[in-house]
Amino acid sequence: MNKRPSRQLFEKIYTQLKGIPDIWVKRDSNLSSLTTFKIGGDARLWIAPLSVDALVSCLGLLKDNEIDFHILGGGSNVIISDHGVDCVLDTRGLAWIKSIGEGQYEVGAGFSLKRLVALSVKNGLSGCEGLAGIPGSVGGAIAMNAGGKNVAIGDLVTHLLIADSGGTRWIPREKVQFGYRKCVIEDRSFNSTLNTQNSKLLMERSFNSTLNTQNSKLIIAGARISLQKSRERIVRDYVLSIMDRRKKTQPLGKPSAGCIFKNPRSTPAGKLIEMAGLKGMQCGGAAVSVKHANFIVNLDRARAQDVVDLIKRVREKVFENFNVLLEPEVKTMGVSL
Ligand SMILES: NC(=O)C1=CN([C@@H]2O[C@H](COP(=O)(O)OP(=O)(O)OC[C@H]3O[C@@H](n4cnc5c(N)ncnc54)[C@H](OP(=O)(O)O)[C@@H]3O)[C@@H](O)[C@H]2O)C=CC1
Ligand SMILES: C=C(O[C@H]1[C@H](O)[C@@H](CO)O[C@H](OP(=O)(O)OP(=O)(O)OC[C@H]2O[C@@H](n3ccc(=O)[nH]c3=O)[C@H](O)[C@@H]2O)[C@@H]1NC(C)=O)C(=O)O
Repeated sequence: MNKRPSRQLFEKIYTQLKGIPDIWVKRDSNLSSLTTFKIGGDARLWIAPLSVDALVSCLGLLKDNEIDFHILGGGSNVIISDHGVDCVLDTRGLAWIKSIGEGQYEVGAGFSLKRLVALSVKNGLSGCEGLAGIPGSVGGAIAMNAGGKNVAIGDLVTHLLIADSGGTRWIPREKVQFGYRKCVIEDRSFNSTLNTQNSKLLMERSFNSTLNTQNSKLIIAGARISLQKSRERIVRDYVLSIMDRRKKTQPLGKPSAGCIFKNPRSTPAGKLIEMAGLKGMQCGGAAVSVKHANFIVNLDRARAQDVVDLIKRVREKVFENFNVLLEPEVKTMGVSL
Protein backbone atom coordinates (compact mmCIF):
# COMPACT_ATOMS: atom_id res chain seq x y z
CA MET A 1 0.00 0.00 0.00
CA ASN A 2 1.44 3.37 -0.96
CA LYS A 3 1.71 6.21 1.51
CA ARG A 4 -0.98 8.86 1.02
CA PRO A 5 0.44 11.81 -0.87
CA SER A 6 0.84 14.90 1.30
CA ARG A 7 -1.36 17.98 1.00
CA GLN A 8 1.70 19.97 -0.10
CA LEU A 9 2.30 17.56 -2.97
CA PHE A 10 -1.33 17.85 -4.01
CA GLU A 11 -1.09 21.64 -3.90
CA LYS A 12 1.99 21.50 -6.10
CA ILE A 13 0.34 19.18 -8.62
CA TYR A 14 -2.83 21.27 -8.58
CA THR A 15 -0.81 24.36 -9.49
CA GLN A 16 1.05 22.51 -12.24
CA LEU A 17 -2.17 21.08 -13.67
CA LYS A 18 -3.63 24.58 -13.75
CA GLY A 19 -0.76 25.47 -16.07
CA ILE A 20 -1.69 22.80 -18.65
CA PRO A 21 -4.07 24.07 -21.34
CA ASP A 22 -7.46 22.32 -21.67
CA ILE A 23 -7.64 20.81 -18.21
CA TRP A 24 -10.26 21.43 -15.58
CA VAL A 25 -9.06 20.74 -12.08
CA LYS A 26 -10.75 21.06 -8.71
CA ARG A 27 -9.74 20.35 -5.14
CA ASP A 28 -11.99 18.57 -2.61
CA SER A 29 -14.67 18.01 -5.17
CA ASN A 30 -17.68 15.90 -4.27
CA LEU A 31 -18.16 12.90 -6.53
CA SER A 32 -21.61 11.61 -5.61
CA SER A 33 -23.41 13.62 -8.28
CA LEU A 34 -21.03 12.16 -10.89
CA THR A 35 -22.25 8.65 -10.21
CA THR A 36 -25.58 7.06 -11.12
CA PHE A 37 -25.66 5.60 -7.57
CA LYS A 38 -25.47 9.16 -6.15
CA ILE A 39 -22.97 7.91 -3.60
CA GLY A 40 -19.40 8.89 -2.79
CA GLY A 41 -17.19 11.33 -0.91
CA ASP A 42 -14.76 13.92 -2.23
CA ALA A 43 -11.82 13.64 -4.58
CA ARG A 44 -8.85 15.55 -3.16
CA LEU A 45 -8.02 16.23 -6.78
CA TRP A 46 -10.55 15.99 -9.63
CA ILE A 47 -9.05 16.33 -13.06
CA ALA A 48 -10.88 16.52 -16.38
CA PRO A 49 -8.74 16.80 -19.50
CA LEU A 50 -10.59 18.29 -22.44
CA SER A 51 -8.23 17.02 -25.13
CA VAL A 52 -6.05 13.99 -25.71
CA ASP A 53 -2.90 16.14 -25.52
CA ALA A 54 -4.04 17.45 -22.16
CA LEU A 55 -4.74 13.89 -21.03
CA VAL A 56 -1.21 12.76 -21.91
CA SER A 57 0.39 15.77 -20.18
CA CYS A 58 -1.69 15.09 -17.12
CA LEU A 59 -0.74 11.39 -17.08
CA GLY A 60 2.92 12.40 -17.31
CA LEU A 61 2.58 14.73 -14.36
CA LEU A 62 0.78 12.13 -12.25
CA LYS A 63 3.37 9.50 -13.13
CA ASP A 64 6.32 11.79 -12.30
CA ASN A 65 4.80 12.49 -8.91
CA GLU A 66 3.76 8.86 -8.33
CA ILE A 67 0.14 9.78 -7.84
CA ASP A 68 -2.28 6.90 -8.21
CA PHE A 69 -5.68 7.78 -9.66
CA HIS A 70 -9.05 6.35 -10.59
CA ILE A 71 -10.62 6.71 -14.01
CA LEU A 72 -14.16 7.99 -14.04
CA GLY A 73 -16.37 7.83 -17.11
CA GLY A 74 -20.12 8.20 -16.80
CA GLY A 75 -19.98 6.94 -13.21
CA SER A 76 -22.60 4.30 -14.00
CA ASN A 77 -20.75 1.23 -12.83
CA VAL A 78 -18.90 2.37 -9.75
CA ILE A 79 -19.14 2.51 -5.97
CA ILE A 80 -17.07 5.36 -4.55
CA SER A 81 -16.03 5.36 -0.88
CA ASP A 82 -17.95 7.59 1.52
CA HIS A 83 -14.54 8.86 2.62
CA GLY A 84 -13.61 9.86 -0.89
CA VAL A 85 -10.47 9.16 -2.87
CA ASP A 86 -7.24 10.99 -3.58
CA CYS A 87 -7.35 11.57 -7.29
CA VAL A 88 -9.92 11.06 -10.03
CA LEU A 89 -9.33 11.45 -13.74
CA ASP A 90 -12.68 12.25 -15.30
CA THR A 91 -12.84 11.40 -19.00
CA ARG A 92 -16.12 13.10 -19.78
CA GLY A 93 -14.35 16.08 -21.34
CA LEU A 94 -13.08 13.77 -24.10
CA ALA A 95 -16.44 13.89 -25.77
CA TRP A 96 -15.66 14.47 -29.41
CA ILE A 97 -17.15 12.58 -32.34
CA LYS A 98 -16.23 12.81 -35.99
CA SER A 99 -17.41 11.03 -39.07
CA ILE A 100 -14.57 9.25 -40.89
CA GLY A 101 -16.55 7.43 -43.58
CA GLU A 102 -20.00 6.00 -44.15
CA GLY A 103 -21.14 4.61 -40.81
CA GLN A 104 -17.61 5.05 -39.42
CA TYR A 105 -16.93 7.34 -36.48
CA GLU A 106 -14.02 8.35 -34.36
CA VAL A 107 -15.36 8.94 -30.89
CA GLY A 108 -13.84 10.18 -27.64
CA ALA A 109 -13.92 8.05 -24.50
CA GLY A 110 -16.14 10.57 -22.74
CA PHE A 111 -18.85 10.58 -25.38
CA SER A 112 -22.00 9.17 -23.80
CA LEU A 113 -23.58 5.95 -25.03
CA LYS A 114 -26.90 7.76 -24.96
CA ARG A 115 -25.65 10.29 -27.53
CA LEU A 116 -24.10 7.54 -29.62
CA VAL A 117 -27.41 5.69 -29.82
CA ALA A 118 -29.28 8.94 -30.59
CA LEU A 119 -26.85 9.74 -33.40
CA SER A 120 -27.24 6.25 -34.87
CA VAL A 121 -31.03 6.66 -34.91
CA LYS A 122 -30.84 10.10 -36.51
CA ASN A 123 -28.54 8.83 -39.25
CA GLY A 124 -30.35 5.52 -39.77
CA LEU A 125 -27.31 3.50 -38.74
CA SER A 126 -27.68 0.05 -37.27
CA GLY A 127 -25.41 -1.80 -34.83
CA CYS A 128 -25.69 -0.10 -31.47
CA GLU A 129 -29.44 -0.40 -30.83
CA GLY A 130 -28.74 -3.01 -28.13
CA LEU A 131 -26.82 -0.37 -26.17
CA ALA A 132 -29.95 1.76 -25.86
CA GLY A 133 -30.66 2.76 -22.28
CA ILE A 134 -27.21 1.79 -21.05
CA PRO A 135 -25.73 4.70 -19.14
CA GLY A 136 -22.09 5.59 -19.13
CA SER A 137 -19.38 6.61 -21.53
CA VAL A 138 -17.96 4.98 -24.62
CA GLY A 139 -14.59 4.53 -22.83
CA GLY A 140 -16.13 2.96 -19.74
CA ALA A 141 -18.33 0.73 -21.87
CA ILE A 142 -15.36 -0.48 -23.92
CA ALA A 143 -13.22 -1.08 -20.82
CA MET A 144 -15.80 -3.63 -19.68
CA ASN A 145 -17.29 -4.51 -23.05
CA ALA A 146 -20.71 -3.41 -21.88
CA GLY A 147 -23.74 -4.62 -23.70
CA GLY A 148 -27.09 -6.27 -23.67
CA LYS A 149 -28.43 -9.57 -24.93
CA ASN A 150 -27.56 -9.26 -28.62
CA VAL A 151 -24.69 -6.83 -28.80
CA ALA A 152 -21.67 -5.69 -26.84
CA ILE A 153 -19.82 -2.50 -27.68
CA GLY A 154 -16.72 -4.49 -28.67
CA ASP A 155 -18.67 -5.72 -31.73
CA LEU A 156 -18.60 -2.17 -33.11
CA VAL A 157 -14.97 -1.30 -32.43
CA THR A 158 -12.43 -1.29 -35.26
CA HIS A 159 -9.62 0.54 -33.41
CA LEU A 160 -8.92 1.75 -29.88
CA LEU A 161 -7.06 4.94 -29.03
CA ILE A 162 -4.96 4.14 -25.99
CA ALA A 163 -3.20 6.73 -23.84
CA ASP A 164 -0.57 6.54 -21.14
CA SER A 165 2.06 8.91 -19.86
CA GLY A 166 4.18 8.18 -22.94
CA GLY A 167 1.59 9.28 -25.49
CA THR A 168 -1.21 7.74 -27.52
CA ARG A 169 -1.50 5.06 -30.17
CA TRP A 170 -4.21 3.39 -32.20
CA ILE A 171 -4.60 -0.33 -31.60
CA PRO A 172 -6.40 -2.32 -34.29
CA ARG A 173 -9.31 -4.57 -33.35
CA GLU A 174 -7.22 -7.70 -34.06
CA LYS A 175 -5.07 -6.82 -31.05
CA VAL A 176 -8.04 -6.56 -28.72
CA GLN A 177 -9.94 -9.49 -27.33
CA PHE A 178 -13.44 -8.75 -26.14
CA GLY A 179 -15.31 -11.22 -23.98
CA TYR A 180 -18.21 -11.12 -21.57
CA ARG A 181 -17.58 -7.89 -19.62
CA LYS A 182 -13.93 -8.09 -20.55
CA CYS A 183 -11.47 -6.23 -22.77
CA VAL A 184 -7.94 -7.58 -23.22
CA ILE A 185 -5.53 -5.35 -25.09
CA GLU A 186 -2.36 -6.62 -26.66
CA ASP A 187 0.01 -3.70 -26.88
CA ARG A 188 3.66 -4.46 -27.52
CA SER A 189 4.71 -0.82 -27.31
CA PHE A 190 3.48 -0.37 -23.78
CA ASN A 191 6.21 -0.62 -21.20
CA SER A 192 4.35 -2.36 -18.46
CA THR A 193 6.22 -3.18 -15.32
CA LEU A 194 3.41 -5.43 -14.25
CA ASN A 195 3.52 -7.75 -17.16
CA THR A 196 6.29 -10.22 -17.23
CA GLN A 197 5.83 -11.13 -20.88
CA ASN A 198 5.70 -7.43 -21.65
CA SER A 199 3.49 -8.19 -24.56
CA LYS A 200 0.00 -8.28 -23.26
CA LEU A 201 -1.90 -5.86 -21.12
CA LEU A 202 -4.94 -7.17 -19.45
CA MET A 203 -7.78 -4.81 -18.87
CA GLU A 204 -10.12 -7.43 -17.61
CA ARG A 205 -13.02 -5.86 -15.83
CA SER A 206 -13.10 -8.68 -13.37
CA PHE A 207 -13.35 -8.96 -9.65
CA ASN A 208 -10.02 -8.39 -7.94
CA SER A 209 -8.34 -7.58 -11.22
CA THR A 210 -6.35 -4.44 -10.68
CA LEU A 211 -3.73 -4.66 -13.35
CA ASN A 212 -4.41 -1.03 -14.03
CA THR A 213 -2.39 0.16 -11.10
CA GLN A 214 -0.13 3.03 -10.39
CA ASN A 215 2.26 4.09 -13.11
CA SER A 216 1.03 1.56 -15.60
CA LYS A 217 -2.44 2.89 -16.08
CA LEU A 218 -3.73 2.41 -19.56
CA ILE A 219 -6.59 4.60 -20.59
CA ILE A 220 -9.00 4.26 -23.43
CA ALA A 221 -9.00 7.77 -24.89
CA GLY A 222 -11.21 7.01 -27.85
CA ALA A 223 -12.25 4.49 -30.46
CA ARG A 224 -13.21 4.06 -34.08
CA ILE A 225 -16.51 2.33 -34.51
CA SER A 226 -18.38 0.98 -37.46
CA LEU A 227 -22.16 0.99 -37.95
CA GLN A 228 -24.20 -0.31 -40.87
CA LYS A 229 -26.48 1.69 -43.12
CA SER A 230 -30.13 1.00 -42.38
CA ARG A 231 -33.29 3.12 -42.19
CA GLU A 232 -34.11 5.61 -39.46
CA ARG A 233 -37.54 4.10 -38.73
CA ILE A 234 -36.15 0.59 -38.38
CA VAL A 235 -33.33 1.68 -36.07
CA ARG A 236 -35.69 3.86 -34.02
CA ASP A 237 -38.26 1.06 -33.57
CA TYR A 238 -35.56 -1.35 -32.43
CA VAL A 239 -34.17 1.21 -29.96
CA LEU A 240 -37.66 1.91 -28.59
CA SER A 241 -38.38 -1.79 -28.12
CA ILE A 242 -35.14 -2.25 -26.17
CA MET A 243 -35.85 0.81 -24.01
CA ASP A 244 -39.35 -0.49 -23.38
CA ARG A 245 -38.09 -3.89 -22.22
CA ARG A 246 -35.53 -2.22 -19.99
CA LYS A 247 -38.20 -0.01 -18.37
CA LYS A 248 -40.36 -3.06 -17.73
CA THR A 249 -37.62 -5.18 -16.18
CA GLN A 250 -35.15 -2.74 -14.56
CA PRO A 251 -35.58 -0.18 -11.73
CA LEU A 252 -34.53 2.75 -13.91
CA GLY A 253 -36.22 5.38 -11.75
CA LYS A 254 -33.95 4.76 -8.78
CA PRO A 255 -30.23 5.50 -8.42
CA SER A 256 -28.18 2.35 -9.02
CA ALA A 257 -25.11 1.07 -10.83
CA GLY A 258 -26.98 -1.33 -13.10
CA CYS A 259 -26.33 -5.00 -12.54
CA ILE A 260 -24.11 -5.56 -9.53
CA PHE A 261 -22.91 -9.05 -10.44
CA LYS A 262 -21.86 -10.66 -13.67
CA ASN A 263 -24.06 -13.50 -14.80
CA PRO A 264 -22.54 -16.87 -13.96
CA ARG A 265 -22.58 -19.33 -16.87
CA SER A 266 -25.26 -21.49 -15.28
CA THR A 267 -28.05 -19.13 -14.22
CA PRO A 268 -28.49 -15.33 -14.41
CA ALA A 269 -27.42 -13.62 -11.18
CA GLY A 270 -30.81 -11.88 -10.85
CA LYS A 271 -32.60 -15.21 -10.93
CA LEU A 272 -30.30 -16.73 -8.29
CA ILE A 273 -30.73 -13.72 -5.99
CA GLU A 274 -34.51 -13.84 -6.39
CA MET A 275 -34.58 -17.62 -5.77
CA ALA A 276 -32.56 -17.06 -2.59
CA GLY A 277 -35.43 -14.83 -1.41
CA LEU A 278 -33.33 -11.69 -1.27
CA LYS A 279 -35.46 -9.19 -3.18
CA GLY A 280 -36.07 -6.19 -0.97
CA MET A 281 -33.25 -7.07 1.46
CA GLN A 282 -31.83 -3.85 2.94
CA CYS A 283 -28.62 -2.59 4.51
CA GLY A 284 -29.03 0.98 5.65
CA GLY A 285 -30.36 2.99 2.72
CA ALA A 286 -29.44 0.39 0.09
CA ALA A 287 -31.81 -2.35 -1.04
CA VAL A 288 -31.94 -5.27 -3.45
CA SER A 289 -34.41 -4.08 -6.06
CA VAL A 290 -37.77 -5.79 -5.99
CA LYS A 291 -38.03 -5.27 -9.74
CA HIS A 292 -34.69 -6.80 -10.73
CA ALA A 293 -32.74 -8.67 -8.08
CA ASN A 294 -29.34 -8.03 -9.67
CA PHE A 295 -29.79 -4.30 -9.08
CA ILE A 296 -29.05 -2.65 -5.76
CA VAL A 297 -30.84 0.66 -5.47
CA ASN A 298 -30.09 3.70 -3.39
CA LEU A 299 -33.41 3.86 -1.62
CA ASP A 300 -32.69 6.50 0.94
CA ARG A 301 -29.36 8.31 1.20
CA ALA A 302 -27.44 5.05 1.10
CA ARG A 303 -23.75 5.12 1.92
CA ALA A 304 -21.13 3.20 -0.02
CA GLN A 305 -20.69 1.05 3.08
CA ASP A 306 -24.39 0.08 2.98
CA VAL A 307 -24.00 -1.07 -0.61
CA VAL A 308 -20.79 -2.97 0.16
CA ASP A 309 -22.40 -4.69 3.17
CA LEU A 310 -25.43 -5.64 1.08
CA ILE A 311 -23.27 -7.03 -1.74
CA LYS A 312 -21.41 -9.18 0.79
CA ARG A 313 -24.63 -10.49 2.31
CA VAL A 314 -26.12 -11.29 -1.09
CA ARG A 315 -22.96 -13.16 -2.14
CA GLU A 316 -22.97 -15.14 1.10
CA LYS A 317 -26.64 -16.08 0.82
CA VAL A 318 -26.41 -17.08 -2.84
CA PHE A 319 -23.34 -19.17 -2.03
CA GLU A 320 -25.11 -20.85 0.91
CA ASN A 321 -28.14 -21.65 -1.22
CA PHE A 322 -26.64 -22.61 -4.58
CA ASN A 323 -22.89 -23.00 -4.05
CA VAL A 324 -22.31 -20.25 -6.65
CA LEU A 325 -19.92 -17.39 -5.88
CA LEU A 326 -21.21 -14.31 -7.63
CA GLU A 327 -18.56 -12.11 -9.18
CA PRO A 328 -19.16 -8.36 -8.94
CA GLU A 329 -19.48 -6.49 -12.21
CA VAL A 330 -19.46 -3.15 -10.45
CA LYS A 331 -16.12 -1.38 -9.89
CA THR A 332 -15.02 0.28 -6.66
CA MET A 333 -12.96 3.32 -5.75
CA GLY A 334 -11.56 3.49 -2.23
CA VAL A 335 -13.60 0.54 -0.94
CA SER A 336 -13.17 -3.17 -1.41
CA LEU A 337 -15.73 -5.87 -1.87
N1 LIG B 1 -26.10 -2.90 -19.31
C1 LIG B 1 -26.51 -1.92 -18.46
O1 LIG B 1 -27.68 -1.67 -18.32
C2 LIG B 1 -25.50 -1.16 -17.69
C3 LIG B 1 -24.22 -1.16 -18.11
N2 LIG B 1 -23.28 -0.41 -17.46
C4 LIG B 1 -22.05 -0.30 -18.15
O2 LIG B 1 -20.94 0.02 -17.41
C5 LIG B 1 -20.18 0.95 -18.19
C6 LIG B 1 -19.45 1.82 -17.27
O3 LIG B 1 -19.12 3.02 -17.99
P1 LIG B 1 -18.95 4.39 -17.28
O4 LIG B 1 -20.14 4.77 -16.52
O5 LIG B 1 -18.47 5.32 -18.31
O6 LIG B 1 -17.73 4.02 -16.32
P2 LIG B 1 -17.55 4.38 -14.79
O7 LIG B 1 -17.33 5.83 -14.66
O8 LIG B 1 -18.61 3.76 -13.99
O9 LIG B 1 -16.17 3.66 -14.53
C7 LIG B 1 -16.13 2.29 -14.19
C8 LIG B 1 -14.73 1.77 -14.39
O10 LIG B 1 -14.47 1.68 -15.79
C9 LIG B 1 -13.11 1.94 -16.03
N3 LIG B 1 -13.04 3.02 -17.02
C10 LIG B 1 -13.95 4.01 -17.24
N4 LIG B 1 -13.57 4.76 -18.28
C11 LIG B 1 -12.40 4.24 -18.72
C12 LIG B 1 -11.50 4.58 -19.76
N5 LIG B 1 -11.74 5.63 -20.59
N6 LIG B 1 -10.38 3.84 -19.92
C13 LIG B 1 -10.12 2.79 -19.11
N7 LIG B 1 -10.93 2.40 -18.11
C14 LIG B 1 -12.05 3.13 -17.92
C15 LIG B 1 -12.46 2.27 -14.71
O11 LIG B 1 -11.99 1.02 -14.22
P3 LIG B 1 -10.61 0.84 -13.46
O12 LIG B 1 -10.74 1.58 -12.20
O13 LIG B 1 -10.50 -0.63 -13.29
O14 LIG B 1 -9.57 1.37 -14.37
C16 LIG B 1 -13.63 2.67 -13.85
O15 LIG B 1 -13.44 2.41 -12.50
C17 LIG B 1 -21.18 1.76 -18.93
O16 LIG B 1 -20.71 2.19 -20.16
C18 LIG B 1 -22.27 0.88 -19.08
O17 LIG B 1 -22.33 0.41 -20.39
C19 LIG B 1 -23.55 0.31 -16.35
C20 LIG B 1 -24.81 0.31 -15.84
C21 LIG B 1 -25.89 -0.42 -16.48
C1 LIG C 1 -27.85 -4.08 -16.37
C2 LIG C 1 -26.77 -4.53 -16.95
O1 LIG C 1 -26.78 -5.34 -18.08
C3 LIG C 1 -27.87 -6.26 -18.27
C4 LIG C 1 -28.58 -5.88 -19.55
O2 LIG C 1 -29.14 -4.59 -19.41
C5 LIG C 1 -29.70 -6.92 -19.77
C6 LIG C 1 -30.52 -6.66 -21.02
O3 LIG C 1 -29.78 -6.85 -22.15
O4 LIG C 1 -29.09 -8.23 -19.87
C7 LIG C 1 -28.37 -8.63 -18.71
O5 LIG C 1 -29.21 -8.65 -17.56
P1 LIG C 1 -29.95 -9.99 -17.12
O6 LIG C 1 -29.16 -11.18 -17.54
O7 LIG C 1 -30.32 -9.89 -15.69
O8 LIG C 1 -31.21 -9.94 -18.07
P2 LIG C 1 -32.71 -10.15 -17.75
O9 LIG C 1 -33.33 -10.52 -19.06
O10 LIG C 1 -33.27 -9.00 -17.02
O11 LIG C 1 -32.76 -11.42 -16.78
C8 LIG C 1 -32.25 -12.68 -17.16
C9 LIG C 1 -33.11 -13.79 -16.57
O12 LIG C 1 -33.13 -13.68 -15.15
C10 LIG C 1 -34.46 -13.64 -14.68
N1 LIG C 1 -34.58 -12.75 -13.51
C11 LIG C 1 -34.05 -11.49 -13.58
C12 LIG C 1 -34.20 -10.62 -12.52
C13 LIG C 1 -34.90 -11.08 -11.37
O13 LIG C 1 -35.08 -10.36 -10.38
N2 LIG C 1 -35.38 -12.33 -11.36
C14 LIG C 1 -35.24 -13.20 -12.41
O14 LIG C 1 -35.68 -14.33 -12.36
C15 LIG C 1 -35.29 -13.09 -15.86
O15 LIG C 1 -36.62 -13.50 -15.78
C16 LIG C 1 -34.56 -13.69 -17.04
O16 LIG C 1 -35.03 -15.00 -17.30
C17 LIG C 1 -27.27 -7.65 -18.41
N3 LIG C 1 -26.66 -7.98 -17.13
C18 LIG C 1 -25.58 -8.75 -17.05
C19 LIG C 1 -25.06 -8.97 -15.67
O17 LIG C 1 -25.00 -9.24 -18.01
C20 LIG C 1 -25.43 -4.17 -16.52
O18 LIG C 1 -24.47 -4.70 -17.11
O19 LIG C 1 -25.29 -3.38 -15.57
